[in-house]
Amino acid sequence: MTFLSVLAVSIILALLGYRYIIYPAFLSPLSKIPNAHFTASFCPLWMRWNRRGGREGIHSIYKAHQQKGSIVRLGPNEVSVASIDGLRKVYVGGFEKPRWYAEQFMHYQTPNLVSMVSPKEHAERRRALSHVYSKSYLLNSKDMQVIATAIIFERLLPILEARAQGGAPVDLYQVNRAVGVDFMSAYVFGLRNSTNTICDATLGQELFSKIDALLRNLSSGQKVRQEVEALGLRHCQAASLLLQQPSSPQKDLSHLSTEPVVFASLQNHLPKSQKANLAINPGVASETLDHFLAGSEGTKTTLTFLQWELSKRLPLQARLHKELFTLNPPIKADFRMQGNACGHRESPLLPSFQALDALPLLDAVVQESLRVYPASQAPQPRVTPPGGCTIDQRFHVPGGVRISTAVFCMHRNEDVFPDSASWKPERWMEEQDPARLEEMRRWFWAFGSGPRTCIGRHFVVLVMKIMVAAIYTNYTTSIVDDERMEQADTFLGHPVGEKLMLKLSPVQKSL
Ligand code: HEM
Repeated sequence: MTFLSVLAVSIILALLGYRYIIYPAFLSPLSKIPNAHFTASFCPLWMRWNRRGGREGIHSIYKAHQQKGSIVRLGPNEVSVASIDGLRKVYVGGFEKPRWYAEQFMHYQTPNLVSMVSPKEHAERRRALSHVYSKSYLLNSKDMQVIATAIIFERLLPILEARAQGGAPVDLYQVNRAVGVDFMSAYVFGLRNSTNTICDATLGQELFSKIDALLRNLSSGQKVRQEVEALGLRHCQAASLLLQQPSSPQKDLSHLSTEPVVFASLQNHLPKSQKANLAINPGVASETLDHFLAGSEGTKTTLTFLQWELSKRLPLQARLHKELFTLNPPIKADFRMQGNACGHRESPLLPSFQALDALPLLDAVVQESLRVYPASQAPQPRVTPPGGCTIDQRFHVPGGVRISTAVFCMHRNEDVFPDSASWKPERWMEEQDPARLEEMRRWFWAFGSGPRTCIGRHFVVLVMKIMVAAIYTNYTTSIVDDERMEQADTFLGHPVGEKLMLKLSPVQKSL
C-alpha cells in the first residue's frame, strides 16, 4: 500500500469518525441533551434493540426520563420529551409527522387525517369532520341516541343477561371490541349498514383477525389489506344508497335507522364537481375506513382494563351502581327475553347523554382508565422544523430531528400523579387543591394535543360511558380469568392475554 493510499484511507476514516462519532457525540447541539443510553449519541442500536419485534421500548424510555429528566436523547437523531413545554412546542406547534404515518395508515393509497402530511389538506379534512365529532353535537345527537338504544337494548344486554342468568363467564375483551366497532360503523355508515359483531360472533372473529393482521403487519398483510378495503368500500356504497333514500319517520325499534353521519358530512364537504360523481370518492373511503378501524381498536383496551380494575373493587362498584341509578331512566335490562337473544321488543329509553356525561364517579372512572391504560402508550413521533426548537428553555434541538412524547411518560409522572401506576379514580374527585387538579388535567394526554389531537375522543368517551353504565347498572362483575392482563409494549397496547373472563351477577342479588 503506497503512502498516498494510506493517507487517503486515514483521511476517510477521520472524516467518518468526525461525521458519525465526534460531531454527534460532542459538537452537535443534541450533545447537550442527556443520553438515554451511553451509546445513544452516536449509535441507533440501543433503541433498535428496544424496538425489536414491533415493540415500542416504552419502559426503557420512561426509565431514562425518570433518571435523566424531561428530555432525553434516544439516538443520534432522535429525542424524547416529557414536559408541558415539550407538548406545547411539538404538538400544539404542529410539527410535521414523519413519513412512517403515511406508510402505516394510508388506505386505498389515499391519505386520511392520520396519514396526511400537508397541513392545508389536513385542515380542510378536519373542518369537514369537527362538527359531527364535537362534544356538544354528540351529546345532543338523535342519531347517537338511536344507535345506543339499538346496540345496548337490542344487542348487548340480551346477550349479557342470558350469560348472567346461566352463570357462564363472559370474555369482556371480545365484547368491548365488538361494541366499539358496531358503534363506530353505525355512526359512520348508518345503523342499518353497521356491523353486528356483538350478536354475530363468527363475523366478529373473521373481521377482527383481518384487522389484527392488517394493523400488526403480519405476512398476510397485502391480501388482508385488499379484503379490508373491499369491505370498507361496500360500507361506503351502502351509506351512499342510504343517503339517496327519502328519510321516513321511525316507528319502533325494528325499523330503526340513522343517518350515515360521518359519511354524509364528508360527502357534503366534497367540491360540487365531485358530489355529482356516483363512484365513491377515495378520500371519503380512506377516512371512513380509518375511523372504522379506530373504532375496533380504540375502545377495547381502556374499557377492558376499566372493567378489570372495577372487578377487584366491589365497594366502588356499589358506589357506581348507586350513581347510575340516579339517571332518569336508569339503563335497566328488565325486558322480556324472546327466543333468540337478539330479538326485537319494545325498548325502554336511554337517559340523556348530558345527564350521563355529568356523573362524577363515572367520569372519574373513565378518566383514570384513560390515564393508566390509554389505547396507545407509545411515542407519537414528529420531525423538528428547519429552524429547530428550544425545549424547556434550555435544550436546542436542530431541524430534521425525530422528536416525540409518549403518553406513558406524561401519565406516570410521580410529581403530578402520586402512586402513578395505581388506578385510583378518586384522585380526580377528591383533590381539594384546584391548582393541583388543573396540573393533572394539563398532564393528561391520552388523546394527544394541538391540531392533530384525536378527532374521535368525545365519541369514545361517550361510548365508554354508555357501556359502563349499561353493565354496572345491571350487574356486578368478578374476575374468573385475567391471565396476562398487562399492556403490550406495542403501538396499540392491548392486554397481552387478549381476554378477560368475568362473571356477571345481577345487581339486586349481590348488593
Ligand atoms: C380510547 C380510544 C382512543 C385513543 C386513546 C386515541 C388516541 C389518539 C391520539 C393520542 C391521537 C394523536 C396521535 C398523534 O398525535 O399523532 C389520535 C389521533 C386520531 N384519532 Fe384517536 N384515539 C382513540 C379512538 C379513536 C376513535 C374511535 C377514532 C375514530 C374516529 C379516532 C380517530 C382519530 C383520528 C382520525 C386521529 C388523527 C387526527 C389528526 O391527525 O388530525 N380515535 N388518537
